[in-house]
Amino acid sequence: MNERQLIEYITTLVGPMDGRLIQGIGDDCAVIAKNDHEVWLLTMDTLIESVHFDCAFHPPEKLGRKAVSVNVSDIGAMGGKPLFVLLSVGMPPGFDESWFKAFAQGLNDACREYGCLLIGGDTVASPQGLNFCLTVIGEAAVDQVVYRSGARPGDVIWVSGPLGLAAAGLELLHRGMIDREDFGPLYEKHLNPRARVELGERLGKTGLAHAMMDLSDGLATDLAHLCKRSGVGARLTSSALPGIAPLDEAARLCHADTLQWMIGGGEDYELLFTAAPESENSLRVIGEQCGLALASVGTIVHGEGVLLLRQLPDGRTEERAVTYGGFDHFRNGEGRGDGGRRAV
Ligand SMILES: Nc1ncnc2c1ncn2[C@@H]1O[C@H](COP(=O)(O)OP(=O)(O)O)[C@@H](O)[C@H]1O
Ligand SMILES: Cc1ncc(C[n+]2csc(CCOP(=O)(O)OP(=O)(O)O)c2C)c(N)n1
Ligand SMILES: [Mg+2]
Repeated sequence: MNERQLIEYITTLVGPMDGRLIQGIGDDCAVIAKNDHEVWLLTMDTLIESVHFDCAFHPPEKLGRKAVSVNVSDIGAMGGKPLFVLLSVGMPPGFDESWFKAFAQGLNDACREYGCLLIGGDTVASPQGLNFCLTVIGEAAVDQVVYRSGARPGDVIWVSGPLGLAAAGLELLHRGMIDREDFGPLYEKHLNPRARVELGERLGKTGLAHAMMDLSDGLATDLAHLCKRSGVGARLTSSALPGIAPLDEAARLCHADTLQWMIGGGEDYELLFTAAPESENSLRVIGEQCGLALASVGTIVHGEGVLLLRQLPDGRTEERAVTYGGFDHFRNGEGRGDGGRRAV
């Protein structure tokens, strides 16, 4: 079973819906009615040593921040506002106290910056490495919530920022290429990504986004999820995918492929959303107000699956299916985190 099949299996066991549950398994957050006009948003994500982080190059303060960012990102992806955090900590016996204090400081600082509060958790020994699991509770007006299921044929596909940086940063750090100033944004995207919560909330409030999710497993996989839930297909234009200049140089040094990092690397934590073509100008203004350069990367079409269109040097257009070509914890039964190093 791969990650998706495992989640699909567990979904088949779930009993009849509770009347208050608006959205269960299958979106970035569960959505529960709070009252007639507001909802609670609930999400959980885990960081496991050697799968999600490597202590050899991950400073604890940045890891604490990342633990919060990857979680509040899912609240932003529903158009909501994060409020409360629960934290489970698993530490090996004899752990380094100063490491833990720095981690906790980073975590708490990030909570404050995103406007949320640590309200509880659990603390246990872990014989094999560190692990951290957060639950975040957020809120939204009921009509502000943006689901993965709202994409319509003709919609433009948008991303909130450059792609592939985290995968590049991770590869460079793994290879010990750690001291190039121009690669700073790449290292930082892996070590300390920033969640686009403000943008998500604005998109929810304005109603401009028809469907939305965050990019954790790479565009090829996450767009496939969004398409499946919306009953549509997608066409991506390779040349429209936003990057930054140092990516190509990093790819050359790592013998990697920039395009592969962009669509399959994962952990970008940018927002992926779809909107009507007429919304372009309003979206660009909102992006600027949030300090983000939004990029339109393709269109939603009738059908299913994700196609990547690439202009070849001889002028022909290559069409490649990239559906679910991103990160999967259990692809081929591997059960290990090797995202970004696999050909789609
Ligand atoms: N072990 C599990 N039990 C129940 N639901 C799960 C489990 N793992 C994941 N899910 C649900 O499946 C959906 C997809 O999960 P995931 O791919 O981790 O989403 P995300 O990228 O937003 O974190 C989410 O709705 C999540 O809550
Ligand atoms: C040491 C290390 N190896 C590999 C990776 C790459 N990696 C690990 S998990 C992941 C995908 C995102 O994590 P996941 O737990 O699937 O988040 P979710 O989709 O549930 O939000 C990636 C790209 C990493 N971050 N650190
Ligand atoms: Mg998850």
